[in-house]
Amino acid sequence: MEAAARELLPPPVYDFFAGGADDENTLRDNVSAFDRLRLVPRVLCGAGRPDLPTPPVGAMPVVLAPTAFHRLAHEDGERATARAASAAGVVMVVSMAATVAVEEVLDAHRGVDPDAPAPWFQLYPQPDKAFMERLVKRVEAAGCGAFVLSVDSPVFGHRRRDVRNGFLDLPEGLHCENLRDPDTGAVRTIAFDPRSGWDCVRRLRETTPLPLWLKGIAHPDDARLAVRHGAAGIVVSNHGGRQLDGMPAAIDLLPSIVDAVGGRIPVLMDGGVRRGTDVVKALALGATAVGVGRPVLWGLATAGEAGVTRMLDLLRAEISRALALCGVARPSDLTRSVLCG
Ligand SMILES: Cc1cc2nc3c(=O)[nH]c(=O)nc-3n(C[C@H](O)[C@H](O)[C@H](O)COP(=O)(O)O)c2cc1C
Ligand SMILES: CC(C)CC(=O)C(=O)O
Repeated sequence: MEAAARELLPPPVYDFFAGGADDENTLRDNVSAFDRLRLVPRVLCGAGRPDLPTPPVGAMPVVLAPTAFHRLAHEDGERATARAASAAGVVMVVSMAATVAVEEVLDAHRGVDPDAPAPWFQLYPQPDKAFMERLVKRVEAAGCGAFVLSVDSPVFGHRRRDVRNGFLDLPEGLHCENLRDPDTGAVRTIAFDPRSGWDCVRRLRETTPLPLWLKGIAHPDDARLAVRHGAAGIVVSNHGGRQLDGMPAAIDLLPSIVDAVGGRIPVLMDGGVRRGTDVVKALALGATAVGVGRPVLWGLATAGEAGVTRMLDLLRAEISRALALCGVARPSDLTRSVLCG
């Protein structure tokens, strides 16, 4: 799907989606680290056909990671993604930098299956606390089910492809609709705030009763702090290799964080998940579910809603087959013993 999307997208847009920070070492490692892990199946387990539902996320152990600017990939943008997520019964995490307003994304989602798990909403900490509060209330009113605070972006990563391509702003007509002022119609820019600290988490927890996840946790000490600050869960992530180049692959960060959390809250991971066997490996290392970022964009670019649906169908079939081949009945039954060494 990536190859097909690359044919269709303007090269600077493809590069924005595909690229990572600096030398892209972490970007490449996210994928290759999965290939270094090997699975050792058990036989004659009599596990039957696997059952994929995965609380607290949805119909399978996969969520759509928040990614910016879906209308760069397809005219319908986040509406198309929401329809595919709704039909598949998986959680879509709507980016703060979505190019369709959260209300319209939720309408599209409800239009397919009103009983599907509600989308979650991703936030970057903003120095303007009054604006954050207004946005939180707006997102609650739209019907999102949780917030995901991305804590890995005190400043914006340095993406050399974008610099080379002069890809700095959204093209004419596309805007971050969740940052539009309802009174004036003006759209503000997303701030990356190096002064934000744990008080931001405290404040958000006081602002909303919805579950608050923290995304971009890499250090076990931060995972413990997240638990202490009442996070509903965490997402182990290096932001798809787009922030600090030189970080370990996301899958390699996972085990020590799972150990630090000790089962107190669910741990998701994202970065480099491309196959059902990658999902099985992450779950074996203790993740409750995984996020996929770029695969959603490749699906969108190739065929809009149908492309995202196709990507999710492929993943679902691969996860189901990999679980069956490992002799496991459900995602939560996976343990480290299925991994070699
Ligand atoms: C084009 C693009 C845009 C992204 N935008 C956001 C964003 O707006 N907010 C956020 O928290 N993460 C964002 N991410 C990071 C993803 O949520 C996720 O961590 C990453 O894509 C996972 O890696 P993968 O693409 O290898 O699956 C973005 C990633 C990409 C590739
Ligand atoms: C432009 C940003 C808001 C999104 C992005 O590229 C990222 O988070 O990696």
